[in-house]
Amino acid sequence: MPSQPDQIIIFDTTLRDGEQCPGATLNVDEKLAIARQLARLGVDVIEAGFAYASPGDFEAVQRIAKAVGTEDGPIICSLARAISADIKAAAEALKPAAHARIHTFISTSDIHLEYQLKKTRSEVLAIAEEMVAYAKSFVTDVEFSPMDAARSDPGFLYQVLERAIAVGATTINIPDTVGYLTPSEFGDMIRGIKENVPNVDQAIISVHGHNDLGLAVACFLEAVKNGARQLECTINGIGERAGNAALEELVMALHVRRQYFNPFLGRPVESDTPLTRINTQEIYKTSRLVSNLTGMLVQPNKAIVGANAFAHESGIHQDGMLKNKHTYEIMDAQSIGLTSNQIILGKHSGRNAFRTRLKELGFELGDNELNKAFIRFKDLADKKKEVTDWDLESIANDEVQQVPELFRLEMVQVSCGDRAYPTATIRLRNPQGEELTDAATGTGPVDAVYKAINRVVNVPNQLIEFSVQSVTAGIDAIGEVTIRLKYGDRIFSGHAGNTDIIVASAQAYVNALNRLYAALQSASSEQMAEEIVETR
Ligand SMILES: CC(=O)SCCNC(=O)CCNC(=O)[C@H](O)C(C)(C)COP(=O)(O)OP(=O)(O)OC[C@H]1O[C@@H](n2cnc3c(N)ncnc32)[C@H](O)[C@@H]1OP(=O)(O)O
Ligand SMILES: CC(C)C(=O)C(=O)O
Repeated sequence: MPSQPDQIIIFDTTLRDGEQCPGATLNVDEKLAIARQLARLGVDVIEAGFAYASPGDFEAVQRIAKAVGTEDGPIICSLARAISADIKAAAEALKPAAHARIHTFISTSDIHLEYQLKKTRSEVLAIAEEMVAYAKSFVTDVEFSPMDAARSDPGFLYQVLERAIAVGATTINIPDTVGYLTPSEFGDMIRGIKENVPNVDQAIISVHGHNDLGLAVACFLEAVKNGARQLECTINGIGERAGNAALEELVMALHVRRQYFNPFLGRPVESDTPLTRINTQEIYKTSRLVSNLTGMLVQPNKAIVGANAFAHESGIHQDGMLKNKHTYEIMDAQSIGLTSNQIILGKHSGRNAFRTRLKELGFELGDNELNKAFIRFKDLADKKKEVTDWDLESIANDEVQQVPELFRLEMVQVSCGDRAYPTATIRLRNPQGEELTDAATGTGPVDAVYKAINRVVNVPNQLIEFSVQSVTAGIDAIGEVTIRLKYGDRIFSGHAGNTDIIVASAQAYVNALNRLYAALQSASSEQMAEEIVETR
């Protein structure tokens, strides 16, 4: 727990509310693995589950309490309805924890009272009081939540909170259970509680919220400005329905904008002391672990942990980034545990990013070569979603090596089907300008084409990779073929795109052979020279 009253307590509920998201069920070992990582991340409280809900959840809370709830570890918490059996189960499961918290809750909104609980306000008030006191008989650290607080009558809410604190609640958690409030309304609610609950200073104000309108994080930041000191959140924002406030977003907002938040926590504006105890460099690792174990994928454009969060695709941004990364980044990728930001080369990229990536790949092109390569790159980027390093190497190789078009594919024709031998006829022009025509059969049309080409370009090689990828959608999609040939310990790639994948395959092969042939021609060693095979 933060030793300073001006720090924010991070209460992680990935293993409780997070696990409530459809399909995210975790087994006990998986929960334990996540809990250990949450401890490394530095969360103050881990809500390990709902002990009464199932034997599996009871065991998970118990094992986490034992393994992670050590003297210098986080507080381990279990949820419990305002029902004695729930509270007893929570207390039992939490026994091994050095620091245990029971989190009990009951609804306070009229709609929940009337339809769900079928109880009057005075009955709920009495239950809340009785059950908080009961929880307090097991542990000193008791959290109380008035469920659906955001839609509750404020006067009744204040009354329930006052009673809960009076009988021992050390944290009062204010949930917007259905994610209904706007940020300023949430802030007003917290201020109202501070101003109208007489004994409020005896407890920490916590907030819990959902993303039904995508506002959970924004609401929490307003709550902090108005006195909330504990934030309940989940990794990757997973949770019931649209999920909870995302831990990584809250923590990084408080970290990056700490000067903005300092005065609300009673600190000097310029203070650089972190607002949370989170080790931000563990954020990315934790996100990956939770995503892998729950099977809940992280959308690429998700703030902080999405694949694109530190990736830059457009030329103007890339140019700025390369000159000074703060032109387009408000935080370092390293601060969340990534090794670096990413420059993605695509059709929006400019020369600076292109030149820089080529340099990283070991190519130093002169201005003229770079311009020619850049035109080819743009042409390719128009057809391809992402230009890979292999594509760049092949473009740069062409420019660096000035590969002449030694063999030129002039025609390819195939006949195939389930009643025919795949047969290919090809016509090439060799470096001397002679026309070479041949035909071959193969196991399939591409094999037949390659065998026919081999008959006229007699360069020994081993085909080590052949891949076809569609660049655009639909039946008329451009098929891109990438192949790699091995000769000795050297690799030569060829790449071509065409709406006819047989033609693309033939062209890619000829491109790779041209590179190989050129390399052989320029080889100085006698052995290699001997291997230059005559063309027919
Ligand atoms: C907003 C939240 O995230 S709250 C937490 C939600 N999480 C979960 O519900 C996951 C775990 N839940 C479960 O495993 C089950 O619902 C259990 C074991 C807790 C209860 O199962 P059941 O006894 O079969 O009850 P069921 O789920 O059908 O209905 C809930 C009952 O709890 C009552 N209840 C709901 N919340 C509370 C509360 N905070 N305090 C007291 N009673 C409550 C409901 O009124 C209902 O009572 P009823 O059966 O008398 O009408
Ligand atoms: C139990 C409470 C805090 C809850 O999960 C909610 O209201 O969303």
